[in-house]
Amino acid sequence: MKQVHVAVGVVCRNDTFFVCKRSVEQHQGGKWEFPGGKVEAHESVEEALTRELMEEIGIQLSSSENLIEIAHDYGDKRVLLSVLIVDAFTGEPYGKEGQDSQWVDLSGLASLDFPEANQAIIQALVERAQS
Ligand SMILES: Nc1nc2c([nH]c(=O)n2[C@@H]2O[C@H](COP(=O)(O)OP(=O)(O)OP(=O)(O)O)[C@@H](O)[C@H]2O)c(=O)[nH]1
Ligand SMILES: [Mg+2]
Repeated sequence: MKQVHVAVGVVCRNDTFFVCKRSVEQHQGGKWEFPGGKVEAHESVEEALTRELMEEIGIQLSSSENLIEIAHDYGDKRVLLSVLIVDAFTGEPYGKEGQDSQWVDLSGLASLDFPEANQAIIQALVERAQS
């Protein structure tokens, strides 16, 4: 099975994180996610994320840093998540595609239903907060 490369953005402000709900028709539908999407052939990860953040939540990325890369096999799909922290952006994020969204702190993140691969993202955020 081919691996899908995905750019994922952890948009943060004042120790809170912007998350969206995946629509029920999507892979891992109904779960929460960090906004993002597939990296197209001609794109870098940051270019893909810049495009996806504008499409999905209406913000312009100003700067990002790498957090973690996670390879995960869902059985029906294999993904490589390149996860970037986005701590500078312009505009106010909202669910531009009509999706539910919210700002949550780290303890709030831990109580939301995310796709399995996201456990490693939350773990990385916990470690980052402790360092
Ligand atoms: N955006 C996003 N995708 C995630 C996360 N965690 C995770 O396992 N994925 C998986 O990454 C894959 C690709 O993401 P996506 O569905 O957002 O891709 P996309 O925006 O290009 O949209 P599309 O599915 O409409 O083509 C999905 O299989 C999804 O289940 C996450 O936190 N955010
Ligand atoms: Mg997406």
